[in-house]
Amino acid sequence: MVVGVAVAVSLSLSLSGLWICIWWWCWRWVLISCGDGGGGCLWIWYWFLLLVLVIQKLAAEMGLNCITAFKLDALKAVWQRNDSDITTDLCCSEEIDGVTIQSSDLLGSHVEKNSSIIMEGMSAEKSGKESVSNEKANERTYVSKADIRKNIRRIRNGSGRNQCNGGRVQNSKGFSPNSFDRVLLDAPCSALGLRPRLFAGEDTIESLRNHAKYQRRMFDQAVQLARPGGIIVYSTCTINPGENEALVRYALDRYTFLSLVPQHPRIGGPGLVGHCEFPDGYIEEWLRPGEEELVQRFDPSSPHDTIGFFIAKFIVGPKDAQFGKSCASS
Ligand SMILES: C[S@@+](CC[C@H](N)C(=O)[O-])C[C@H]1O[C@@H](n2cnc3c(N)ncnc32)[C@H](O)[C@@H]1O
Repeated sequence: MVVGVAVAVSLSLSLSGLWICIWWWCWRWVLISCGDGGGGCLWIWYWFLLLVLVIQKLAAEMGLNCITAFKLDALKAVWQRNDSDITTDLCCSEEIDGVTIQSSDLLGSHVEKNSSIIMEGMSAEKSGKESVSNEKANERTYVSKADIRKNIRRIRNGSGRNQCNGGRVQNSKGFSPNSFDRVLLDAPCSALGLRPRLFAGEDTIESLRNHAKYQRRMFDQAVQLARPGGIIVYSTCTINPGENEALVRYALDRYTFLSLVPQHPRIGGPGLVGHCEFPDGYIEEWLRPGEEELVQRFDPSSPHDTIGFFIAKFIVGPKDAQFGKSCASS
């Protein structure tokens, strides 16, 4: 009886060749491990299958059968509402809970509009400046190797895929302030933690500082998108404190309603406390004592054998009236 039910369930799941293969090997293992008196094992398999079905049903009920991806510039992720926008782009005006915005691939929409893939590779570093127009794009004569690599990748991979829209990713004008419970800003960065470093030696102090500039602007957007009580996770794959600890300092000093919260699991080391004074007099402030254990810094030379990266997790407290004003003016 039990075997009959389990086989029926497994057959209903065997919709593709892959499933058939997996189930064949599972059943083979069950038969081998149970021998002839292995009723207990079959019960375990039966409950396991039931659990899978229950989880699938729950996920379907909650609409969690896929992740919805949107393409947008992370520097303009907050929808600036004006009257003409009210009837357009419903996805912007909806409250969207539990969705993660990743900064990756968000540039795609601009790529298509400007029909200039190469220009987009520059946009992050050109933070603060408007997107370059078609005319300016045509005037550009110098094309860097990084631009060419990016162009080839985009041609090869297409503009982005996801499961629910038949391979298409929706464009978005941005999202209303306070519309997310959680925001992950896995920011573009100098990537100094990556190894092997195939394109090493191209960074200067100035270029490192430029990374920090657009990261702060992206973080400003993340703060606006996260609702009070929500969570913002900021991460990079660089060991440059200017893009890590200094970003945390900026965040905590500028947005007094943000606090660092402990992370689980905790594998990385503590963050850097103090500051760094550069030869040109610029002072970069890092963490204050007590904050270092609340972030995770992964050192590529540590025994954990990881790349270098950094994670900070913030909880968003009640946003004060002052924040609303500064958002409107920025
Ligand atoms: C650290 S990677 C994110 C990796 C991604 N989380 C993943 O796991 O695949 C940063 C990404 O941000 C993208 N990016 C750079 N500038 C951006 C911008 N202004 N808006 C949106 N995405 C941007 C880069 O193309 C890059 O793919």
